[in-house]
Amino acid sequence: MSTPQLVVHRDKELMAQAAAARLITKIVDAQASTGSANVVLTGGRNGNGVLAALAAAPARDAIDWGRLDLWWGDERFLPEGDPERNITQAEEALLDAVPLDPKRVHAMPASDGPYGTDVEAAADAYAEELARAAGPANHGAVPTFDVLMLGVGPDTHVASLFPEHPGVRETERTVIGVHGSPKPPPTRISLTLPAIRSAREVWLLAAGEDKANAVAMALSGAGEIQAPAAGAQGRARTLWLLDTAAASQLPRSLYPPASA
Ligand SMILES: O=C(O)[C@H](O)[C@@H](O)[C@H](O)[C@H](O)COP(=O)(O)O
Repeated sequence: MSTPQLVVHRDKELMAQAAAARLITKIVDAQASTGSANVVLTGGRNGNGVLAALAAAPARDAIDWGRLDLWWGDERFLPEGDPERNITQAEEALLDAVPLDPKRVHAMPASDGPYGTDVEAAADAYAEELARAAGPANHGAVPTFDVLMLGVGPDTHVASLFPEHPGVRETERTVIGVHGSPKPPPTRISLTLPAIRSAREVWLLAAGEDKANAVAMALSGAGEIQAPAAGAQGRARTLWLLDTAAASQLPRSLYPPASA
């Protein structure tokens, strides 16, 4: 696992724009070297902010959108098209504006889809889709994610893995159903920490004063059960993309020089 690297930006808008620029370069480089790219999206305001910034980025179409596979770190288990679904918000922020290959947009099942309201069956189906996409060179039962993005909750949750909840303790499965989520809606589908940790790079997004305590806790030695964000590490890189407000409670020793 990789030691967390921190980059602190002036405010959440600049963090989103800088993260979007970073994502363009990462995808373009992956496509240049392997012919495609696998990226895992996250829900929430910071995650959608990065997608909206990417949609507006001048270099946006350096990405070969037809050779990009998109996955989700978690999804709210609601009917297709529900405005609260992460994919619905991602479509509004970016996906509807770019020429993706629909076969390479891997939505997590909706609650009115082929598995009905059986969230465990829906989670198992997504795990099977990931396993089918995993080649022999991949680590475990998921494809090599070039970048896996995660918003960080004020309680240090990432994806739909919440402190002290069963999901954060899962060590075998790659995808689980989540019940009783403290963040509404209560029923969700989520990647697990083993799936998250198979990514080449994990980028954690946190902006705003309401994240300062969670950022400080996750980076100051808390365990992953108490602070799931602490367990979200990439094989080659773990990058915390922050704004100054979210970094404001970090010990000075962890605080990098603020970037522009
Ligand atoms: O489905 C979700 O709600 C997200 O995937 C969740 O993990 C989110 O990323 C964090 O709660 C941060 O959300 P904000 O960026 O809105 O604070």
